[in-house]
Amino acid sequence: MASLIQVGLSSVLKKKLESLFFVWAMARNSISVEVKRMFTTFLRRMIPFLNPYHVIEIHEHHSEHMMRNKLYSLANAYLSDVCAHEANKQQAEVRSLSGRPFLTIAEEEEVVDTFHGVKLWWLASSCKSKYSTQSSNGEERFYRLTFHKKYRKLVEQEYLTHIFHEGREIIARNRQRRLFTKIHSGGSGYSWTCVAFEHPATFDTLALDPATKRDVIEDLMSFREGKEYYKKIGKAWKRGYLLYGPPGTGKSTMIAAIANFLEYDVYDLELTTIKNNMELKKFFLETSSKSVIVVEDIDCSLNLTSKRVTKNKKDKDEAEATPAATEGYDNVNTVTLSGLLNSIDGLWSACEDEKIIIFTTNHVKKLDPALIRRGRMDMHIEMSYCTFEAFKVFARNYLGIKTHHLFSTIEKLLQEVNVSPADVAEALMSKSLRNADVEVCLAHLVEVLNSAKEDMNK
Ligand SMILES: Nc1ncnc2c1ncn2[C@@H]1O[C@H](COP(=O)(O)OP(=O)(O)OP(=O)(O)O)[C@@H](O)[C@H]1O
Ligand SMILES: [Mg+2]
Repeated sequence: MASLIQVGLSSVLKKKLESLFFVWAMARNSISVEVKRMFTTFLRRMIPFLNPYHVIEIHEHHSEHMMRNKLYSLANAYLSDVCAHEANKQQAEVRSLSGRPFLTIAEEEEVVDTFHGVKLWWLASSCKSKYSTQSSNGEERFYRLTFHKKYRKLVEQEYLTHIFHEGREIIARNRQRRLFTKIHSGGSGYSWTCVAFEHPATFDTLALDPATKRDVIEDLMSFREGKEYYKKIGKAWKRGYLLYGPPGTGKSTMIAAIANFLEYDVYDLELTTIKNNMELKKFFLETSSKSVIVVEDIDCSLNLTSKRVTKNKKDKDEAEATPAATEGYDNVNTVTLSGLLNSIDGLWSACEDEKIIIFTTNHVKKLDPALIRRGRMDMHIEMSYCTFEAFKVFARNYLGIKTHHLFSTIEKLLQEVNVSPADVAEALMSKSLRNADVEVCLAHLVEVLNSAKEDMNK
């Protein structure tokens, strides 16, 4: 209703002003320049005076740089939770299969909120975006908040803070973790897109030496609670992990377990699809806090494995043959080692902190020491071939047993052969899936291990 009054009032005002302008246009030819100027100034001053409303726009991105405006996300969460049910048109999304449908206000819809008895009108809208890679179709979404001028102080000092706190609580309450990946967003750019992150791996299901597991969990816990500590020592609140080991030893599974443990989002950064350092920086900047940024198989991602300056001609030729050149051939069209290092811990990397960065590799020795030095990749975790301790985790999870007479045979075989946890898991699963009994499952594993031993001896 109040909204209608506002619209009505504005249109009456508009008509009056139009007729004033009409009279003015008719008379302008017959009066002096000075009078014309005075009248124009008068009209300009009258317009805001006659309009009793004040407007605040909250855009999706900051006006001066490419980062997302947190207040927009908070307002979005607040309005979706508090006011979306009032809108005549809504947008419905399911953010996780286990979660309930989520309603947001559709574009060009207006809703009314009340704060301390004061009415405030919110309109969801969009305009052209300055940053083509950041929003699909070059569109920038924003909310327009309209209220009576006399409540300006209340809105600026209390209502916006109320939105901030409520929005944060709502986001925390409804938090569905997301897995982000980069997709082509039309035009020339790429942008992050996300799906619900529902990987079931946890530290309980991860087959890993118990001491290593304990170290990682303790490290993650101190990181999560370390906000004040990082501030005190003057370091950005982020931590790097390097996971290395042969294929199938659980590196990707460990990433999922870490994200689940911390309840963070995951950004899967495919370096080979990134054009240059500038774009890489943008993508890092667009990641939010409480997230795990993953670069899998860093040794294959780019030619980042060689030394920072490629010395001989052969190396140079190889570097130029790859889509992205190595360090030493830094140019605007490539992602280089220095670009990556700068993205990880350059000055601006402290924006939106509380981030974990994880690199995985099968060939740790190939990596440039600069990329994985401590302080950059703080913890180096070796994911090894299956040990007996790791096997016991599988036995508990897959078969529900803690001991068995075949355990000693398996322990001995695991000391003699190199099999990945993935192979052990597969051997146990192939039988246990078909409800074979424990004896059959373990006997099958013994068979697999024996044949691996024979292969090794050959
Ligand atoms: N340590 C482990 N704990 C639990 N499951 C594991 C472990 N290692 C491997 N697996 C099982 O094997 C499969 C493959 O493991 P994963 O993808 O994590 O290996 P990876 O080290 O990332 O391999 P790659 O180097 O080829 O990427 C997983 O789906 C999981 O079921
Ligand atoms: Mg992997």
